[in-house]
Amino acid sequence: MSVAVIPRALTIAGSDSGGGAGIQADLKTFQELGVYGMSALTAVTAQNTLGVQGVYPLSAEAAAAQIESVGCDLGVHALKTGMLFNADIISAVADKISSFGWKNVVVDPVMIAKGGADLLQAEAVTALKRDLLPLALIVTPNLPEAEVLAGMSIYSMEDRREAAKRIHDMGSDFVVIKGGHEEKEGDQITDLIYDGRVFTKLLGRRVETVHTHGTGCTFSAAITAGLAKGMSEMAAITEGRAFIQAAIEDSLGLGQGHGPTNHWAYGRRRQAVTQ
Ligand SMILES: Nc1ncnc2c1ncn2[C@@H]1O[C@H](COP(=O)(O)OP(=O)(O)OP(=O)(O)O)[C@@H](O)[C@H]1O
Ligand SMILES: Cc1ncc(COP(=O)(O)O)c(N)n1
Repeated sequence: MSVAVIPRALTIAGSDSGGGAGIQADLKTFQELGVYGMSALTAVTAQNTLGVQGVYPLSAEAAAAQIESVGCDLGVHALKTGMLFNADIISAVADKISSFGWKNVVVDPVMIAKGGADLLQAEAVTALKRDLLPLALIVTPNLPEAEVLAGMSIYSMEDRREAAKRIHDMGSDFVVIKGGHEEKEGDQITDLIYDGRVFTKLLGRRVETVHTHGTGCTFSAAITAGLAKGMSEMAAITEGRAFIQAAIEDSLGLGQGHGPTNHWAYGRRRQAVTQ
Protein backbone atom coordinates (compact mmCIF):
# COMPACT_ATOMS: atom_id res chain seq x y z
CA MET A 1 0.00 0.00 0.00
CA SER A 2 1.53 3.37 -0.91
CA VAL A 3 1.79 5.93 1.89
CA ALA A 4 -0.55 8.28 0.03
CA VAL A 5 -3.47 5.85 0.28
CA ILE A 6 -3.13 4.70 3.89
CA PRO A 7 -6.32 6.06 5.51
CA ARG A 8 -5.50 7.94 8.70
CA ALA A 9 -7.84 8.86 11.55
CA LEU A 10 -7.37 10.85 14.74
CA THR A 11 -9.23 10.43 18.01
CA ILE A 12 -9.35 13.33 20.46
CA ALA A 13 -10.58 11.76 23.68
CA GLY A 14 -9.86 10.51 27.17
CA SER A 15 -7.88 7.45 28.15
CA ASP A 16 -9.75 4.51 29.72
CA SER A 17 -7.21 2.41 31.62
CA GLY A 18 -9.59 -0.55 31.30
CA GLY A 19 -9.31 -0.44 27.51
CA GLY A 20 -13.04 -0.69 26.71
CA ALA A 21 -13.89 2.95 26.00
CA GLY A 22 -12.10 6.20 25.13
CA ILE A 23 -8.86 6.36 23.17
CA GLN A 24 -8.21 2.65 23.61
CA ALA A 25 -11.55 1.61 22.08
CA ASP A 26 -11.06 4.08 19.24
CA LEU A 27 -7.58 2.91 18.29
CA LYS A 28 -8.61 -0.76 18.42
CA THR A 29 -11.54 0.02 16.14
CA PHE A 30 -9.45 2.03 13.66
CA GLN A 31 -6.92 -0.80 13.50
CA GLU A 32 -9.59 -3.46 12.95
CA LEU A 33 -11.11 -1.44 10.10
CA GLY A 34 -7.79 -0.97 8.30
CA VAL A 35 -7.20 2.63 9.31
CA TYR A 36 -3.99 4.05 10.77
CA GLY A 37 -4.92 5.49 14.18
CA MET A 38 -3.56 8.56 15.94
CA SER A 39 -4.57 10.11 19.26
CA ALA A 40 -4.70 13.37 21.17
CA LEU A 41 -5.42 12.77 24.87
CA THR A 42 -7.64 15.16 26.77
CA ALA A 43 -7.71 13.39 30.12
CA VAL A 44 -6.50 10.26 31.84
CA THR A 45 -9.06 8.21 33.74
CA ALA A 46 -8.45 5.48 36.25
CA GLN A 47 -11.25 3.18 35.19
CA ASN A 48 -12.33 -0.44 35.01
CA THR A 49 -15.53 -2.37 34.40
CA LEU A 50 -16.83 -1.37 37.86
CA GLY A 51 -16.62 2.37 37.24
CA VAL A 52 -14.40 5.44 37.12
CA GLN A 53 -12.05 5.73 40.10
CA GLY A 54 -10.30 8.96 39.02
CA VAL A 55 -10.32 11.68 36.35
CA TYR A 56 -7.13 13.63 35.61
CA PRO A 57 -7.63 16.21 32.85
CA LEU A 58 -4.75 17.50 30.75
CA SER A 59 -4.39 21.19 29.94
CA ALA A 60 -6.04 22.64 26.83
CA GLU A 61 -2.51 23.46 25.68
CA ALA A 62 -1.46 19.81 25.89
CA ALA A 63 -4.50 18.71 23.89
CA ALA A 64 -3.89 21.37 21.22
CA ALA A 65 -0.17 20.54 20.96
CA GLN A 66 -0.91 16.88 20.21
CA ILE A 67 -3.40 17.79 17.49
CA GLU A 68 -0.91 20.22 15.96
CA SER A 69 1.86 17.59 15.95
CA VAL A 70 -0.31 15.06 14.17
CA GLY A 71 -1.97 17.47 11.78
CA CYS A 72 1.15 19.21 10.51
CA ASP A 73 3.00 15.98 9.77
CA LEU A 74 1.00 12.76 9.36
CA GLY A 75 -2.24 14.15 7.95
CA VAL A 76 -5.79 13.36 9.06
CA HIS A 77 -8.51 12.01 6.74
CA ALA A 78 -11.14 11.91 9.49
CA LEU A 79 -11.32 12.55 13.21
CA LYS A 80 -13.59 11.94 16.15
CA THR A 81 -13.94 13.61 19.50
CA GLY A 82 -14.96 11.79 22.67
CA MET A 83 -14.45 12.85 26.29
CA LEU A 84 -13.39 16.52 26.20
CA PHE A 85 -14.06 17.26 29.88
CA ASN A 86 -14.08 21.07 30.01
CA ALA A 87 -14.80 24.23 28.03
CA ASP A 88 -11.12 25.19 27.61
CA ILE A 89 -10.29 21.87 25.97
CA ILE A 90 -13.39 22.11 23.74
CA SER A 91 -12.41 25.58 22.53
CA ALA A 92 -8.81 24.53 21.88
CA VAL A 93 -9.96 21.46 19.93
CA ALA A 94 -12.43 23.51 17.89
CA ASP A 95 -9.70 26.06 17.06
CA LYS A 96 -7.39 23.33 15.76
CA ILE A 97 -10.13 21.67 13.69
CA SER A 98 -10.96 25.04 12.12
CA SER A 99 -7.37 26.01 11.44
CA PHE A 100 -6.60 22.68 9.72
CA GLY A 101 -9.90 22.94 7.84
CA TRP A 102 -10.87 19.34 8.66
CA LYS A 103 -14.34 18.39 7.44
CA ASN A 104 -14.71 14.68 8.30
CA VAL A 105 -15.44 15.39 11.94
CA VAL A 106 -17.46 13.00 14.11
CA VAL A 107 -18.48 14.42 17.50
CA ASP A 108 -19.47 11.88 20.15
CA PRO A 109 -20.75 14.28 22.83
CA VAL A 110 -19.61 12.17 25.79
CA MET A 111 -21.06 13.54 29.04
CA ILE A 112 -21.52 10.84 31.67
CA ALA A 113 -19.95 7.38 31.94
CA LYS A 114 -22.29 4.37 32.20
CA GLY A 115 -21.38 4.16 35.90
CA GLY A 116 -22.46 7.80 36.47
CA ALA A 117 -19.11 9.65 36.54
CA ASP A 118 -19.01 13.11 34.92
CA LEU A 119 -16.82 13.09 31.82
CA LEU A 120 -17.90 16.61 30.79
CA GLN A 121 -18.34 19.51 33.19
CA ALA A 122 -21.93 20.79 33.11
CA GLU A 123 -20.87 24.32 32.17
CA ALA A 124 -18.95 22.98 29.14
CA VAL A 125 -22.18 22.05 27.31
CA THR A 126 -22.48 25.63 26.07
CA ALA A 127 -18.98 25.48 24.56
CA LEU A 128 -19.77 22.12 22.97
CA LYS A 129 -22.86 23.56 21.27
CA ARG A 130 -21.29 26.89 20.33
CA ASP A 131 -17.77 25.87 19.28
CA LEU A 132 -17.80 22.22 18.25
CA LEU A 133 -21.19 21.27 16.83
CA PRO A 134 -20.92 23.79 13.95
CA LEU A 135 -17.76 21.92 12.85
CA ALA A 136 -19.31 18.46 13.00
CA LEU A 137 -20.19 16.37 9.98
CA ILE A 138 -21.83 13.77 12.22
CA VAL A 139 -22.84 14.02 15.87
CA THR A 140 -23.78 10.86 17.79
CA PRO A 141 -25.59 11.63 21.09
CA ASN A 142 -27.14 8.87 23.16
CA LEU A 143 -30.64 9.61 24.48
CA PRO A 144 -29.61 11.46 27.70
CA GLU A 145 -27.04 13.51 25.72
CA ALA A 146 -29.66 14.35 23.08
CA GLU A 147 -31.94 15.60 25.86
CA VAL A 148 -29.21 17.88 27.22
CA LEU A 149 -28.20 19.21 23.80
CA ALA A 150 -31.77 19.75 22.58
CA GLY A 151 -33.00 21.05 25.96
CA MET A 152 -36.03 18.75 26.08
CA SER A 153 -37.19 15.43 27.47
CA ILE A 154 -37.42 12.52 25.05
CA TYR A 155 -40.16 9.93 25.57
CA SER A 156 -41.39 9.06 22.08
CA MET A 157 -40.04 8.66 18.54
CA GLU A 158 -41.71 11.97 17.75
CA ASP A 159 -39.65 13.59 20.55
CA ARG A 160 -36.52 12.02 19.11
CA ARG A 161 -37.27 13.55 15.70
CA GLU A 162 -37.78 16.96 17.29
CA ALA A 163 -34.52 16.66 19.27
CA ALA A 164 -32.66 15.60 16.12
CA LYS A 165 -33.96 18.69 14.31
CA ARG A 166 -32.89 20.98 17.14
CA ILE A 167 -29.40 19.44 17.26
CA HIS A 168 -29.12 19.62 13.48
CA ASP A 169 -29.84 23.35 13.71
CA MET A 170 -26.70 23.69 15.86
CA GLY A 171 -24.61 22.92 12.77
CA SER A 172 -23.92 19.19 12.38
CA ASP A 173 -24.79 17.85 8.91
CA PHE A 174 -25.91 14.46 10.28
CA VAL A 175 -27.40 13.68 13.68
CA VAL A 176 -27.48 10.09 14.93
CA ILE A 177 -29.52 9.65 18.12
CA LYS A 178 -28.46 6.27 19.48
CA GLY A 179 -30.98 3.94 21.06
CA GLY A 180 -28.82 2.11 23.60
CA HIS A 181 -30.58 3.81 26.52
CA GLU A 182 -34.14 3.38 25.25
CA GLU A 183 -36.74 1.69 27.46
CA LYS A 184 -36.61 -2.01 26.71
CA GLU A 185 -39.49 -2.65 24.31
CA GLY A 186 -39.09 -5.95 22.54
CA ASP A 187 -35.89 -7.13 20.98
CA GLN A 188 -35.14 -4.22 18.66
CA ILE A 189 -33.02 -1.14 19.18
CA THR A 190 -33.34 1.97 17.01
CA ASP A 191 -30.68 4.51 16.06
CA LEU A 192 -32.34 7.52 14.40
CA ILE A 193 -30.43 9.38 11.67
CA TYR A 194 -31.35 12.85 10.45
CA ASP A 195 -29.57 14.60 7.59
CA GLY A 196 -31.59 17.81 7.65
CA ARG A 197 -34.12 16.40 5.20
CA VAL A 198 -34.89 12.76 5.83
CA PHE A 199 -35.16 10.60 8.95
CA THR A 200 -33.75 7.08 8.65
CA LYS A 201 -34.15 4.40 11.29
CA LEU A 202 -31.32 1.91 11.72
CA LEU A 203 -32.75 -1.12 13.46
CA GLY A 204 -30.59 -3.57 15.35
CA ARG A 205 -31.17 -6.64 17.50
CA ARG A 206 -31.05 -5.76 21.19
CA VAL A 207 -28.55 -7.99 22.99
CA GLU A 208 -29.31 -8.75 26.65
CA THR A 209 -25.91 -8.13 28.22
CA VAL A 210 -24.11 -6.06 30.84
CA HIS A 211 -21.05 -5.81 28.61
CA THR A 212 -21.78 -2.48 26.95
CA HIS A 213 -18.87 -0.40 28.20
CA GLY A 214 -17.62 1.86 25.43
CA THR A 215 -20.35 1.09 22.88
CA GLY A 216 -20.71 4.76 21.87
CA CYS A 217 -16.94 5.26 21.58
CA THR A 218 -16.59 2.16 19.43
CA PHE A 219 -19.57 3.06 17.21
CA SER A 220 -18.32 6.61 16.54
CA ALA A 221 -14.77 5.34 15.94
CA ALA A 222 -16.06 2.86 13.36
CA ILE A 223 -17.95 5.67 11.61
CA THR A 224 -14.77 7.77 11.62
CA ALA A 225 -12.79 4.89 10.12
CA GLY A 226 -15.33 4.63 7.31
CA LEU A 227 -15.07 8.34 6.55
CA ALA A 228 -11.25 8.09 6.56
CA LYS A 229 -11.56 5.37 3.91
CA GLY A 230 -13.72 7.63 1.75
CA MET A 231 -17.11 6.07 2.47
CA SER A 232 -20.28 8.19 2.33
CA GLU A 233 -21.76 9.28 5.66
CA MET A 234 -24.64 6.78 5.43
CA ALA A 235 -22.34 3.91 4.46
CA ALA A 236 -19.96 4.77 7.33
CA ILE A 237 -22.84 4.92 9.84
CA THR A 238 -24.26 1.62 8.57
CA GLU A 239 -20.89 -0.13 8.84
CA GLY A 240 -20.40 1.44 12.29
CA ARG A 241 -23.70 -0.11 13.38
CA ALA A 242 -22.66 -3.54 12.07
CA PHE A 243 -19.29 -3.21 13.83
CA ILE A 244 -20.81 -2.41 17.23
CA GLN A 245 -23.54 -5.05 16.85
CA ALA A 246 -20.91 -7.77 16.35
CA ALA A 247 -18.77 -6.34 19.17
CA ILE A 248 -21.71 -6.48 21.61
CA GLU A 249 -22.95 -9.90 20.48
CA ASP A 250 -19.53 -11.55 20.90
CA SER A 251 -18.50 -9.72 24.09
CA LEU A 252 -15.46 -11.00 25.95
CA GLY A 253 -17.02 -11.32 29.39
CA LEU A 254 -14.11 -9.52 31.06
CA GLY A 255 -14.20 -7.84 34.46
CA GLN A 256 -16.69 -7.94 37.33
CA GLY A 257 -18.98 -5.15 36.08
CA HIS A 258 -19.88 -3.63 32.71
CA GLY A 259 -17.27 -5.24 30.51
CA PRO A 260 -15.86 -4.09 27.19
CA THR A 261 -17.18 -5.08 23.80
CA ASN A 262 -15.22 -7.32 21.43
CA HIS A 263 -13.33 -5.20 18.93
CA TRP A 264 -12.18 -8.32 17.03
CA ALA A 265 -15.68 -9.67 16.35
CA TYR A 266 -16.58 -7.80 13.16
CA GLY A 267 -13.28 -8.58 11.41
CA ARG A 268 -13.35 -12.23 12.47
CA ARG A 269 -16.88 -12.67 11.13
CA ARG A 270 -15.91 -11.11 7.81
CA GLN A 271 -12.85 -13.36 7.59
CA ALA A 272 -15.02 -16.40 8.27
CA VAL A 273 -17.37 -15.43 5.41
CA THR A 274 -14.53 -15.01 2.89
CA GLN A 275 -12.74 -18.28 3.80
N1 LIG B 1 -27.81 -3.96 24.17
C1 LIG B 1 -27.53 -3.56 22.93
N2 LIG B 1 -27.75 -4.38 21.87
C2 LIG B 1 -27.48 -4.01 20.60
N3 LIG B 1 -26.98 -2.78 20.29
C3 LIG B 1 -26.74 -1.91 21.29
C4 LIG B 1 -27.00 -2.24 22.66
N4 LIG B 1 -26.64 -1.18 23.44
C5 LIG B 1 -26.20 -0.24 22.60
N5 LIG B 1 -26.26 -0.66 21.31
C6 LIG B 1 -25.83 0.09 20.12
O1 LIG B 1 -24.54 0.60 20.42
C7 LIG B 1 -24.39 1.90 19.86
C8 LIG B 1 -24.07 2.88 20.98
O2 LIG B 1 -25.29 3.19 21.66
P1 LIG B 1 -25.39 3.69 23.15
O3 LIG B 1 -26.72 4.33 23.28
O4 LIG B 1 -25.06 2.55 24.06
O5 LIG B 1 -24.22 4.75 23.21
P2 LIG B 1 -23.52 5.42 24.44
O6 LIG B 1 -24.45 5.45 25.61
O7 LIG B 1 -22.96 6.69 23.98
O8 LIG B 1 -22.35 4.41 24.74
P3 LIG B 1 -21.13 4.56 25.79
O9 LIG B 1 -21.45 5.73 26.67
O10 LIG B 1 -21.13 3.23 26.49
O11 LIG B 1 -19.88 4.73 25.03
C9 LIG B 1 -25.69 2.22 19.13
O12 LIG B 1 -25.56 1.87 17.76
C10 LIG B 1 -26.71 1.31 19.83
O13 LIG B 1 -27.81 0.99 19.02
C1 LIG C 1 -12.37 7.90 28.64
C2 LIG C 1 -13.81 7.54 28.47
N1 LIG C 1 -14.49 7.99 27.39
C3 LIG C 1 -15.79 7.65 27.22
C4 LIG C 1 -16.45 6.86 28.13
C5 LIG C 1 -17.93 6.52 27.94
O1 LIG C 1 -18.20 5.15 27.93
P1 LIG C 1 -19.29 4.47 28.91
O2 LIG C 1 -20.53 5.32 28.87
O3 LIG C 1 -19.51 3.10 28.36
O4 LIG C 1 -18.72 4.43 30.31
C6 LIG C 1 -15.72 6.43 29.25
N2 LIG C 1 -16.27 5.66 30.20
N3 LIG C 1 -14.40 6.78 29.39
